[in-house]
Amino acid sequence: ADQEVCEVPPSLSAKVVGSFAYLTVKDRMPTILTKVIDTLHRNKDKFFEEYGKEGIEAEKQTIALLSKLRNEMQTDKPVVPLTDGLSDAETWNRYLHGHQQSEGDQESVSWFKSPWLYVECYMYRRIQEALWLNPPISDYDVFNEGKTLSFLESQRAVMTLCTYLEDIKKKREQLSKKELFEYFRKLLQVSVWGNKCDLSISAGKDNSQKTDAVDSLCSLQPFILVDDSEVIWSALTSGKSQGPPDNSAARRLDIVLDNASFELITDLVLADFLVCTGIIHEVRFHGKSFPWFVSDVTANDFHWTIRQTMATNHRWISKCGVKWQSHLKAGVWSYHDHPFWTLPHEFCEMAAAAPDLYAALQGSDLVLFKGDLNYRKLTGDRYWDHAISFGTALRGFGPAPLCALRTLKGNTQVGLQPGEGEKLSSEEPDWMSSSKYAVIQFYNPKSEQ
Ligand SMILES: O=P(O)(O)OC[C@H]1O[C@](O)(CO)[C@@H](O)[C@@H]1O
Ligand SMILES: [Mn+2]
Repeated sequence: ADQEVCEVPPSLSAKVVGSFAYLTVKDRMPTILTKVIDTLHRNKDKFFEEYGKEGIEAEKQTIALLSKLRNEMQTDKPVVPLTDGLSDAETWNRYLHGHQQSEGDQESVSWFKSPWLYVECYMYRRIQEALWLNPPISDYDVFNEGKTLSFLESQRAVMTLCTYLEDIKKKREQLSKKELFEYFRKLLQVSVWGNKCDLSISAGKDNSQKTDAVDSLCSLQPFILVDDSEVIWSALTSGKSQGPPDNSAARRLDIVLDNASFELITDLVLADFLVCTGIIHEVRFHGKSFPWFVSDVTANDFHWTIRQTMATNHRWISKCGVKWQSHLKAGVWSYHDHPFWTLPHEFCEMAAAAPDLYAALQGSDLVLFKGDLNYRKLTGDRYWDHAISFGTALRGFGPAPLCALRTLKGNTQVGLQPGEGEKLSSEEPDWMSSSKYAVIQFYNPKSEQ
């Protein structure tokens, strides 16, 4: 069908009192800032040990900047340009200026009136500004404690998942294509449900994986609103499989990561399954270049997690970790953190704002986008009708066949059956923000949707 011609709906914002965006800006974001300030307070001695009184002074200044930021947010002061002169500051400030123009009545960009997507991303960039303006604690990850704790509390789930992967690996030569698909389907679901473990939605409260991720799949199945697993599988296994697998048949998967700890493990397990069964030959992982949305993966988290699994004294976890480290060493796996992922842009702006990244993704056979924030950026975080197609909401973004794996934590959801969204709203008003529902949603720019 040709792309439905439609108006681009307005962006979600905290303007709508009582909306999830409003409650996020009014309650959750200040809470996250308060927790960051507390974390800095609690680590005062560490800063002193490490840096002497310079460290104490830096900690004090950082707290002052974050308290000022919290006050600006809670009293809806104008959003102000960044002053840390970092490479992306200019892009951020140009984007801010653009918003000031497009807000029409020249009202300054404000926390409660401007697009939620922008102000929430902006808050995390301002947290970094506070750190970067205060060496020697500039590279301190204020979210590290939460991510580490969440990982350590998920160890039982990590154990069962790595054991499950080992079982598959042992019998992979005997598996039929159909059996392979069944395992793929399961690990795709484990990866999407791993997205529940996110510290931003819980405003930092423990949100680690307590249950066995594989056993709970059947009970969670009904809550997957869109499941494109089959078409994803055929996109991965069709076409190039004819004839001897020469390197032109080499298939590349890109995973745009979301949260660290258990969710990252589910992504590494999925990637390892696809590589060890010969379906995929190269995996590129995309993380964040600085701490983001509380639990998102940074380079430090990525490499720490692999080292941690190698060192775990559980035979299958450590075996997985050793394998993953060897994939990295061999270049079969690689980690990337382009600055674009920590800018406020909707993904339909990527080709213009980050042409190098867009071109890199065009070389992929499948790009998996994990989590809710990525889904909000894919669809522009707008009040779309739930029944418009995913392709329409992407508004031209399509470097390669892509799939969104997200649990719903924000009021944007497209690609549902007519009436389905309204039915859910009448039964469960918070269906889009409870992270109880999920989608495995595919789009292929090369084929008519
Ligand atoms: O880690 P995820 O799945 O991107 O979730 C982050 C989500 O949590 C929230 O911060 C909840 O407010 C959303 O704004 C955001 O989309
Ligand atoms: Mn996240």
